[in-house]
Amino acid sequence: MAARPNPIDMAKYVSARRALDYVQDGMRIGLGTGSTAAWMVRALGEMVRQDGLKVTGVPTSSRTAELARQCGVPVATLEDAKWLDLTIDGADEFDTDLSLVKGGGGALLQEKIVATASDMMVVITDASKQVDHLGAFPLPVEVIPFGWQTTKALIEESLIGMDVAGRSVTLRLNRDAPFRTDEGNLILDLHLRRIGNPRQLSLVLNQIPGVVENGLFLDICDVVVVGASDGTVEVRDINTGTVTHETVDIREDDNLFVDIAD
Ligand SMILES: O=C(CO)[C@H](O)[C@H](O)COP(=O)(O)O
Repeated sequence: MAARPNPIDMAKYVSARRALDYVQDGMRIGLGTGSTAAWMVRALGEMVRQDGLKVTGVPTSSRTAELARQCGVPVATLEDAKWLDLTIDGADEFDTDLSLVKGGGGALLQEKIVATASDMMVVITDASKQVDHLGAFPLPVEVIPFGWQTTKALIEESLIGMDVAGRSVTLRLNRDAPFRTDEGNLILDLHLRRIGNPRQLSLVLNQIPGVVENGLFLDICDVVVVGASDGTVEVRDINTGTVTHETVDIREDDNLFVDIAD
């Protein structure tokens, strides 16, 4: 018997379902990472298994790759797929320009490579992630382990001249040990509170030796689907400049709420 999802999961689920309207047979699709993206992977798996949809998924993390396989979504590497039709992923923050902060789950590097290699990026989210200015969510920066304290000091120094409201930088931990990305790198979280000039910050950070990538996604996202717990979505399209409000048709045969394992 399908359990009724809690309101948070419902909002994630409807945004994921609506984003899958962009999927067509034969597409190569970037599969994002995180709890919202996981709903999308499960729903995509249903479309593959129940409707015979033929797609190839390119996962943005080992976690997503495992989930995709469990759900029956055929997976390939970006090396094999080369270029993608669409990427669907979550975000930690988005603003009115559809600029994003990502990397709360630590997968920002693969996420940015995959989204950039896609004709279209659709972000699935809920209204709690919407901000006037990016920066309330700590900005993740992936750095290589070699000399990371020096890299951290250089980042702190670079923040002195920046239009930001906070400047503390912390090493992300997984319990008591440093968090490791799929590439074996570390994450530094920048507690900036408000980022006045995201473009400048992104350029400055990526010039520091030891920095691999930062979590600012600028001019990458095309559409944000904002899900709500009442089953409605707001769809913002930066290319057409449109904002539409819709009710998502939840499938009668939807088994997604059975045995949810996040
Ligand atoms: O960037 C990410 C992972 O690196 C996620 O997309 C982001 O953290 C949002 O996750 P969730 O959907 O669980 O809130």
